[in-house]
Amino acid sequence: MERLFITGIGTDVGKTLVSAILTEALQADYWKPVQAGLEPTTDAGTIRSLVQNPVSQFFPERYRLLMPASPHAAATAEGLTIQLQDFRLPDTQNHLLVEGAGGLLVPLAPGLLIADLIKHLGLEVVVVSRNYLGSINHTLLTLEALQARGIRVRGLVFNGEPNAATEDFISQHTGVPLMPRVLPETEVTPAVVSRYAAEFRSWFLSTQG
Ligand SMILES: Nc1ncnc2c1ncn2[C@@H]1O[C@H](COP(=O)(O)OP(=O)(O)OP(=O)(O)O)[C@@H](O)[C@H]1O
Ligand SMILES: C[C@H](N)[C@H](N)CCCCCC(=O)O
Ligand SMILES: [Mg+2]
Repeated sequence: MERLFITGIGTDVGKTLVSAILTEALQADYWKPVQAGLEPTTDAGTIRSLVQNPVSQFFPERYRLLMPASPHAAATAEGLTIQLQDFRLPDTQNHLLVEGAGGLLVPLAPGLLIADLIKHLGLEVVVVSRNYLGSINHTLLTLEALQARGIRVRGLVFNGEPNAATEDFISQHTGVPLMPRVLPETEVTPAVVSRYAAEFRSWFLSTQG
């Protein structure tokens, strides 16, 4: 069974799009433990609208915070303090995808980071990297921080405009397993997600231990 935490090199890098693709590829269940920002929709709402298989279950967020901000600030605005003990993996026998908020070192509370939540849940990660000037540094920092914490990387996904010089350097420097890449799409639709899902399904089949 794949039990994966989807993190990224920052916010808005495509974690939700990649989560939708992986959810469809594996007919997996999906959980977003901390949702900061509820309008116009939540990440779970987006995934529901993009996934077509009849198997995937969507577990309720542990925290649904109104403010589209860092979770520690969004929680404080509501008089809440997020704690590690608040989180338990949903009870399922299916593949499970857990989506973070922003990048790896985003704070949930004073002294508590997304990386701590990943360790607490005991999951491997998928890292989403979006190509922009500066993304090499952000990607290498993320991979180093994961390695320092002993968190295993199941795969790295490059999202957006391809950049061979960037992708080749990151791949050669780190040796991280590369998942299929996601191109810039004019519209993100269920059909687009379904097309990528087929590619990712083959990738999982070819890398199963
Ligand atoms: N390859 C792509 N083609 C077209 N649009 C994309 C692509 N990747 C991401 N987007 C769009 O960019 C926006 C941000 O992506 P997404 O919501 O997946 O980011 P995120 O990393 O999940 O952010 P958050 O930290 O808020 O969870 C969305 O509107 C999404 O549809
Ligand atoms: C609101 C946003 N879309 C995400 N849910 C949270 C992003 C937190 C980023 C914090 C930071 O790295 O400065
Ligand atoms: Mg998201």
